[in-house]
Amino acid sequence: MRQSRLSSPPCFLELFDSSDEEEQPPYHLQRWRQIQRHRLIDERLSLSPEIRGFYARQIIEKLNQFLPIVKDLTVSGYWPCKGEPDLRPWLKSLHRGAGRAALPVVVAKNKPLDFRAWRDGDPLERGVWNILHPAQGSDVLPDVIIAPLVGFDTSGYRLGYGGGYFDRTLAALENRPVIVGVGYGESKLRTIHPQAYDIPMDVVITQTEILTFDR
Ligand SMILES: Nc1nc2c(c(=O)[nH]1)N(C=O)[C@@H](CNc1ccc(C(=O)N[C@@H](CCC(=O)O)C(=O)O)cc1)CN2
Ligand SMILES: Nc1ncnc2c1ncn2[C@@H]1O[C@H](COP(=O)(O)OP(=O)(O)OP(=O)(O)O)[C@@H](O)[C@H]1O
Repeated sequence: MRQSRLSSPPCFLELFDSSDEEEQPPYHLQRWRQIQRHRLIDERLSLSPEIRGFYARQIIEKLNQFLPIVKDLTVSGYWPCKGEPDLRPWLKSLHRGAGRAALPVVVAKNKPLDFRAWRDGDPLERGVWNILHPAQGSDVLPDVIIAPLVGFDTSGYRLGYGGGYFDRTLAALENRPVIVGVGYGESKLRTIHPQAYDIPMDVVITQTEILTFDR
């Protein structure tokens, strides 16, 4: 009998980069998350700009309620894209309470984010997906990270744009900042089927509710 009939079929797995093999969720879950992302982004983009603006103002009211700005508090926000609630008016107001605003910067694909101090009027440049971030300025370590949500679940897990940037960033930080997820109530899911690398949030704020999760 020829050897080839007894041996296992060839396995080419070693040809793939397995450096973060453990971090990869099963393929069907990746597909499910992508379908949810597309659905949730399409849904929020179908809301009129007026409704989104109204929701953003309600979210800002809740942020002020939950997070009174104390002196020297550094808060990372985001430059809105794809229909995310626009919290820039709130971010701009932080320094009035002697707080500081920062914005996330994708420095390299699949690497943790940097956070750069930002004040209204600072020069900006375009990064990944043309999202604006401060062109220069010092890197800071936020006390609070406002994480924009594509989706969230009832245990406080976040669905973002699929780059894994926030999870990588939090995994690399020694002192964990407070994570406040922000999005529309319509993006609530029963579960995002969290994986070992998904880091849950402390709070989720939508136009209708403030959900806190005890860790
Ligand atoms: N306004 C805003 N700024 C932000 C974020 C955010 O969520 N919102 N981020 C929060 O993290 C970072 C950018 N996040 C990104 C996440 C994924 C991809 C991306 O290229 N996604 C791939 C799909 C990946 C996959 O499914 O495998 C793509 O669309 O092709 C780009 C940026 C930093 N800045
Ligand atoms: N700590 C980590 N180390 C290495 N890879 C990670 C880590 N966290 C997440 N990833 C990888 O990132 C990929 C995308 O993760 P996930 O689907 O949770 O993205 P997301 O939270 O929606 O994206 P984002 O934070 O960029 O908005 C995962 O398939 C996983 O392989």
